[in-house]
Amino acid sequence: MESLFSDKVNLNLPDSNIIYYPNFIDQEEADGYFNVLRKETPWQQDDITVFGKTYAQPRLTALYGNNNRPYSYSKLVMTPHLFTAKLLNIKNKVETIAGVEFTTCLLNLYRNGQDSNGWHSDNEKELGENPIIASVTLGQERFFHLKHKSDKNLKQKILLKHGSLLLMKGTTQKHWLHQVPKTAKVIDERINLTFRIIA
Ligand SMILES: O=C(O)CCC(=O)C(=O)O
Ligand SMILES: [Fe+2]
Repeated sequence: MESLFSDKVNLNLPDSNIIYYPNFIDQEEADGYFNVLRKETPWQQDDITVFGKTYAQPRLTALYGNNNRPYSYSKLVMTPHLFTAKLLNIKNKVETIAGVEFTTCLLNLYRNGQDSNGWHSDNEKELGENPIIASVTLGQERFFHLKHKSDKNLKQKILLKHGSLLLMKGTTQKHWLHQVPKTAKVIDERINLTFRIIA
């Protein structure tokens, strides 16, 4: 049956393959996941070093995995916790759509509008060539910005809503940067889960 609302939006940006599923998890189920993950995750705040300067990361994070492979970025090495049953539920659901098996999930907690994630690509060596990244949003919706690395005219903003999934694959990380900017608005907490494959 045809749905009144679109369940799958291809961003159609050059040099990339990015698909947005606004209604990936229904509201009530997504509320449940948010509450459990907010409470039960061992959130940590790490320092990162960028261009020789050290900062406290402007968000809290936690790393989960089904192997012991550490994940490193910005000179920070994270060792994974073992997946919980709740995270495995979400992981299975994501894998049904993505068509791959993920090894690792990085959780981000944006506590308010001052928490953010600066311009970057998920292009660490351990993710391999053309990595697939599946990003789930729970809680407060936040803008996700994309900009092309060489063509300065190419940029896009997308509002990531509660219960949504954003899939980035193909050459997306090679050619595009993304960020979750700060906002001056008074807003609620957002949890983001990014599933990755670390070989
Ligand atoms: O919070 C988001 O939507 C993006 C997170 C992200 O880009 C990352 O963890 O690499
Ligand atoms: Fe990212």
